[in-house]
Amino acid sequence: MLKLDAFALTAMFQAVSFCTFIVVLSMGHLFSFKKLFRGFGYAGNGLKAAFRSEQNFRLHTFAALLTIALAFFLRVTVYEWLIIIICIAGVMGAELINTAIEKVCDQVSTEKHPGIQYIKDVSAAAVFIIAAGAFIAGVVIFIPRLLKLI
Ligand SMILES: Nc1ncnc2c1ncn2[C@@H]1O[C@H](COP(=O)(O)OP(=O)(O)OP(=O)(O)O)[C@@H](O)[C@H]1O
Repeated sequence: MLKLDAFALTAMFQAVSFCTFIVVLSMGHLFSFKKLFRGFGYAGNGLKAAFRSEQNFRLHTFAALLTIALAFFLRVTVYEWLIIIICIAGVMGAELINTAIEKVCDQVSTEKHPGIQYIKDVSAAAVFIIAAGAFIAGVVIFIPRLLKLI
């Protein structure tokens, strides 16, 4: 109980310090909430555009929703939730970066080029590695629980 109170106090102190820091920065015109929220808007536009145009991103979104539903159903622990969230964010973030790299390549040249092929293949490989790691984490977390249900 005492430990939790100390934790709560530390968290509150950090939150107040952070808010004070932001207020001081914004007073000195070094931080703008308008800019921050505009940035959220741009990110939202990017998400919508990727969802509309990228099949792989739609697939990852569907897999993420399925994983979250399964995690609720199987009542995973807090630490398992953390791993699941990091995996989902990692895979979807990597997919978006891969898409952005592909678009930059296509802007540079639409013609076949070994350099572009290398960049696109390495970028795709990065997504594959992160997705494979997430898949293995999912197997380790979910399979024992699913086996118990049988
Ligand atoms: N300009 C190019 N020059 C050489 N190879 C290319 C070029 N464009 C694509 N490739 C090859 O084709 C593969 C697929 O590229 P592409 O841009 O179609 O990616 P994708 O994953 O199919 O993405 P999307 O379907 O979202 O456009 C690349 O990994 C690369 O090997």
